[in-house]
Amino acid sequence: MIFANRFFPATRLRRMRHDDFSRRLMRENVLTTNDLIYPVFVLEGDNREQAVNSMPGVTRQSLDKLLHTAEEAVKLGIPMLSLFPVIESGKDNSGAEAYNPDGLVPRTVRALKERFPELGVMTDGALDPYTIHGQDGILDASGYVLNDETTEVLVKQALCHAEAGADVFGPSDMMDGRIGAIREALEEEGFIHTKILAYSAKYASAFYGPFRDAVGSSANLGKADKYTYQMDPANLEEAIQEVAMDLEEGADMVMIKPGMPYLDVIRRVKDTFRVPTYAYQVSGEYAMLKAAFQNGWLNEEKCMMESLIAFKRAGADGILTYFALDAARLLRR
Ligand SMILES: NCc1[nH]cc(CCC(=O)O)c1CC(=O)O
Ligand SMILES: [Mg+2]
Repeated sequence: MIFANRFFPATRLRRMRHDDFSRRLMRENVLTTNDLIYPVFVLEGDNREQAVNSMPGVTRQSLDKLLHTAEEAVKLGIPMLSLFPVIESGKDNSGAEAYNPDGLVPRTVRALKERFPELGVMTDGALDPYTIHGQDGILDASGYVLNDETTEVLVKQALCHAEAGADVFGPSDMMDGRIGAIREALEEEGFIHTKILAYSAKYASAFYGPFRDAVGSSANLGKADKYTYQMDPANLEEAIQEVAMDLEEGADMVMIKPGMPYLDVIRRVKDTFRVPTYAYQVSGEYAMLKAAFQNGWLNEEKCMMESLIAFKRAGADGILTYFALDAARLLRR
């Protein structure tokens, strides 16, 4: 047995890790610029740019500035932007501003599609930027977010955005049945190419905090929460049911949100349905990484790329990430 001992173990995984060429040859997942969706915040007016304190490096921009950002995204080859409005006036209890054809989102979509027809433009389906209370829907007297009444408004919002030229509508509200209602309305009105990226498994997460600062809904929301419509972070099986329903109702793509704390959900969804599946690396994930980078506690480029490849390994086809521009620049080098 001296012979066996001398050659033990015959399989040494470190052999393939020894050289750069063999590491490259056996690499299982690759991140490309085609995997990135860039979320942006748009403001009314001209020549305005505001920092979001809890998201270093992220700003709210008026359209003129946003067009420059979009141009950079196009040059880098980023396939799509996801548009979030900062509504400074016109909030009410009905969310009617959400389907104003002359509102901030439709105007921005028109301008983006005119300048950059090849750039995908996705809009967000939810009422929180437009409501006084910061909830994603219409409230009853007790403060409960009404499902079907909210869905009716979301349908109007979807048609309004599609009319303006939005390529993808992304309902992020978690009402039951809204994908079916939106799909039916889009078909009826002839918007046969409008895609739906359903925020299917959206958890009631505290990692959305910085985003609510960015769109200015956190103060309005106050101590209220979204537990009666967004999912319990403890649940996995329920996510499968949510995704199944949205696909059945006509979603083209599904999303899991947040991202890094929910990689198991992405994997299960991808393995179960094998449909285009996206992850949202949300504001709080960005904020915590960025804070560590700024303190010199983590290596910015390496940790950013590691956090993104993790989504690909988990089975995501793409990632909504505030790092999209930085990652695309790095990938071009
Ligand atoms: N419908 C609202 C919406 N759309 C996207 C996000 C969060 C995105 C992020 O944190 O980056 C939220 C916040 C929420 O549900 O309260
Ligand atoms: Mg659902």
